[in-house]
Amino acid sequence: MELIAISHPEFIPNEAERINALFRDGLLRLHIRKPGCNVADLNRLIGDINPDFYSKIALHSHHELAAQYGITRLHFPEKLRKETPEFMMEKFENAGFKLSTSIHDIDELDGLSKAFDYTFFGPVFDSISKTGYQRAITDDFYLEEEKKAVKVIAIGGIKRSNLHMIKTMNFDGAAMLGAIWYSEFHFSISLIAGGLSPRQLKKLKNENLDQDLDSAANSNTKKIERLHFISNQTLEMSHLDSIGLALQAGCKWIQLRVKDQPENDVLELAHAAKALCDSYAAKLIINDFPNIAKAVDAYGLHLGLNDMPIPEARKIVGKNMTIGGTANKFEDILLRISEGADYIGLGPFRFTRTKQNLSPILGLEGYLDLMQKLSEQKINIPIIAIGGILPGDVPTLMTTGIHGVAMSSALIQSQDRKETVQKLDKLLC
Ligand SMILES: Cc1ncc(COP(=O)(O)OP(=O)(O)O)c(N)n1
Ligand SMILES: Cc1nc(C(=O)O)sc1CCOP(=O)(O)O
Ligand SMILES: [Mg+2]
Repeated sequence: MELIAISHPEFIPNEAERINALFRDGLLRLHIRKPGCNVADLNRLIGDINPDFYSKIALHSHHELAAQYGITRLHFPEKLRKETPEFMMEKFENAGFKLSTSIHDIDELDGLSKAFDYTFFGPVFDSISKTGYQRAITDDFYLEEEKKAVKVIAIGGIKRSNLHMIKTMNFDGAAMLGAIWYSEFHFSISLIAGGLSPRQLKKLKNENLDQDLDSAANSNTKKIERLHFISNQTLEMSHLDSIGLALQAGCKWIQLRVKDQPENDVLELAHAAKALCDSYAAKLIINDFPNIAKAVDAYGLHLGLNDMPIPEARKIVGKNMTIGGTANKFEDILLRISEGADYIGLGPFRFTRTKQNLSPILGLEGYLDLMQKLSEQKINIPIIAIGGILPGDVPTLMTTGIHGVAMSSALIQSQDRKETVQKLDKLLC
């Protein structure tokens, strides 16, 4: 049975990297469908996709871009098909293009041009991505072989748990959108990108999709502390001073976060911070700089959404280093998992002067909502809340299911840092 992915309908962050990851994980076909998109944006996206995968891409619009990239698959959405004369389809076919289309009424199979390699038909289940878009068939639907003028690919609401029904209904394949970009199946693919074992990967490619893939996410053996200190400098205090104070207070997880300084200076600071952390048996995490994390043999590396993508950094720092990724939205969390992050820094909780260009503030409501979504989808990855967090926020924040908190200013400004860290350690266990 053919499994086809449909792109997210909008342009989304790091999209080309996410698409490359899907292909690397064994995806055989991607339809790029961006209704109403502008040609320059589409051109940019395709240009960022690894050319090795162009032969696996089908374009839903702006077919004029195909030749430029050597893309040989063109999709004709229903409206475009109806506007395109049959002889044009044959011309495309004769020129070596593989064509596909979409129908929404199964009887339309009858009049369909033989120039098409396959057609999508749906929605076969209630759509995941389009709320209220209800299924066109019932569970007892069966597609007779003789009705199939061309191969028929089921679309709409398809996810891991109903894939077996697609086979029973005698479809030739399934196309997925919502399940990849909005929920469950995406997470399965994420797990592949995040390092499924060859056995699990083989099973998945054999379409035996009902195994409990979520357990693979929980096999994370890298220990993530619950209290993270983020270094800072003020007129009175250097980064190393702030780290020294946090270590004396009992923090065991220190992130060196240096902004606006040349990389060589950060490297020097990182060497000193590593020696300091070692002397307290604390773990050092380097923010933003994979090469520095590697050079000083740090325990970990933290990367934001605008930093180097985690898979690229992983090639630099190796598989054993802990890598954290920042997230602000549910999609970011899924992206971070798909990139193989070991933990997620989720924020900001509230406004803070420690970081500039903050993402939208989440507040308690935001954490409740995101943690609820993760729990519903049985996604289990350590979540570290960050941004303006005060010790008094911790009891309530912990009720949302987060793993721990990251703090900078509140710890430094605390009257009795040691007592604060002791209290936090109790609240966080
Ligand atoms: C634990 C933790 N979470 C989030 C961040 C923020 O990282 P990023 O988005 O890259 O922003 P900068 O810290 O680099 O300004 C973090 N550092 N740590
Ligand atoms: C480094 C950082 N990242 C954030 C994010 O929201 O991604 S907030 C933040 C600052 C954390 O320091 P403080 O505890 O002083 O607010
Ligand atoms: Mg960063």
